[in-house]
Amino acid sequence: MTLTSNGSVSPLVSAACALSFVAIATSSLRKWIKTRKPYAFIPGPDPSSVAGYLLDLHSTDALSWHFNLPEEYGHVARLKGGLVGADALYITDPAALNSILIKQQAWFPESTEFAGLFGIIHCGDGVASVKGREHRKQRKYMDALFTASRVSKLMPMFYQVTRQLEARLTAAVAGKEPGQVVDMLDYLTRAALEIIGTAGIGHTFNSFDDKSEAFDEFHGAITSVLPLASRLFLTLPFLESWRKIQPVWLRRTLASIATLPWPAARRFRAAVDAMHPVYVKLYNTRQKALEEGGSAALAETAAGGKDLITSMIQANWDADEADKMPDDVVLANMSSIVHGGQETTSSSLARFLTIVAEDVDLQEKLRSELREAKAKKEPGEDLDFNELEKLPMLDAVVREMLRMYSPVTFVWRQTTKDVMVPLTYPIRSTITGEETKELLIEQGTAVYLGLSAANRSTAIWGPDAAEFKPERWLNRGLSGSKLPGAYSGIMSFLSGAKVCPGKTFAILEMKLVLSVLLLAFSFEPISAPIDWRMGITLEPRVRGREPEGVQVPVRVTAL
Ligand code: HEM
Repeated sequence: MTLTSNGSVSPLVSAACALSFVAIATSSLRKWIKTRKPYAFIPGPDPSSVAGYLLDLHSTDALSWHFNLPEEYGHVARLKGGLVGADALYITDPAALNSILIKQQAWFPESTEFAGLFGIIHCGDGVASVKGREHRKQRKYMDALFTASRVSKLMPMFYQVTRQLEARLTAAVAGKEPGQVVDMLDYLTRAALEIIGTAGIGHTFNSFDDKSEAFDEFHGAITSVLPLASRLFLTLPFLESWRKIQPVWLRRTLASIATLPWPAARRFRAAVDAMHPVYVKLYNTRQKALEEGGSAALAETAAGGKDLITSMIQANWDADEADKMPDDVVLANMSSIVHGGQETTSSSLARFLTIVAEDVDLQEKLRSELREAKAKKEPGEDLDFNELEKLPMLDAVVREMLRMYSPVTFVWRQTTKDVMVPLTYPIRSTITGEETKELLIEQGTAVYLGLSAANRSTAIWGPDAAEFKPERWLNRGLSGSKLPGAYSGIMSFLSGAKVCPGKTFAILEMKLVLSVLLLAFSFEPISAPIDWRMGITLEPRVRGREPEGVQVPVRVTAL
């Protein structure tokens, strides 16, 4: 180094050093930005805050933000991480979805965030929280429960509960003016819980008994747990590590301290604690029956042992030692089934009633179709599985409703290695203007798959994609879209390894409940609009009456 006579560094050298430092720092910063922002060339919305896209993605008002992404930015959009976060991708491109969910699904597991959340809600490692080989093993048990032939055998239980619903609703409107306002979400939540209770886990929650404390407690817990979880989304990154803390007493003590100042977190814990003992009690009854009387003894349990979870417990009991699921895994899967089968279906049914309430012609068309089908049966005889399946108008309306109003807005995946995915719609680089037909998704990228947004993409479904038009299914047939969704290309049930196992159950349940309600009642809308806001699933509230909580009031008249 050149020193001046008094021993200090020459100004020339100082300037050169400073320049080199700036050059190195700039080049490192560029490199850092490039590695942290590998998707800078992809169009995407500017986040509403320096915290990046997370608040926009999860906001309760975010539905239109989601629908707008493919329309404005394309079928792969860059979600900017803000000052400190990494960028993520929002994907609605058919070829990319096919690759992520099916062809290369091994590299796109469920996000650790959601795996952790569902692990906590279900108190263990059920299908919603495990990956890879363990997931495949558990899905083998679960998929065997939900075949069309097995689900069709549950119909008598579905009808029994639906008749209870009809009787309760009749009592609520009997002797009163036509067009009584009834919160249909409450009735349908009770019905969905009772259906999944009896047919799913062989248990009645006494859902139509106003005085049942057991129902109140369980119903309160299951309907509040996801809305509460939505409010805790900032804790999501820590939940997977949190739930693995051992011993359990330490975790529980830490949880009581950590949630003390936070009412939403305390209520979330209380909801989980209220549901778990119900599953444990049911599981123990089945295990005891098996230990004392073998498989035959299960027929003596509630629902004659025909419910889904009793079949799962029996299959697990009969399985080879290496294939058996531990008790806590079966328990977590009991919870997954009840959870999966409850809110999604009841809110879809409530949404359906608001649609037919707004459209008298559609309501009449559906009713005539049902009357015609019933006229071919003996008096008092119910429509069977195939007859319900084959009603074209009812089928078209259910499909269109699930396309337009997916209860699950998006799912969240994380790449475990660098993966190249093909694209149906090329990305035009915001930097060079060039088009690219494939995309390298880097290891560790958060990838959001926009189910609702893909279902409404005008490029995929046509210019009328955002309109509710059941006729599109009558005209086009059931061949579906370019999308890989498991229900005629509709993404609402997802597809691939994590496809909703309850799809056939849900569709049958919806068609059956609607067929009974439409023949017994007519529906009209209330005057105020109902807003469906984002949570982990959707939350309906009457505009201007938001503090009253979630509800779907509809005017009901007995026919
Ligand atoms: C309209 C009704 C329904 C819709 C739209 C729906 C949608 C979905 C979606 C999108 C997933 C994937 C979630 C993810 O990967 O993060 C899923 C998973 C699941 N659903 Fe459904 N679902 C419905 C009804 C049901 C019913 C009735 C049941 C059970 C009886 C059920 C049980 C499950 C279970 C257990 C999973 C977890 C599967 C796994 O992680 O491998 N769902 N559902």
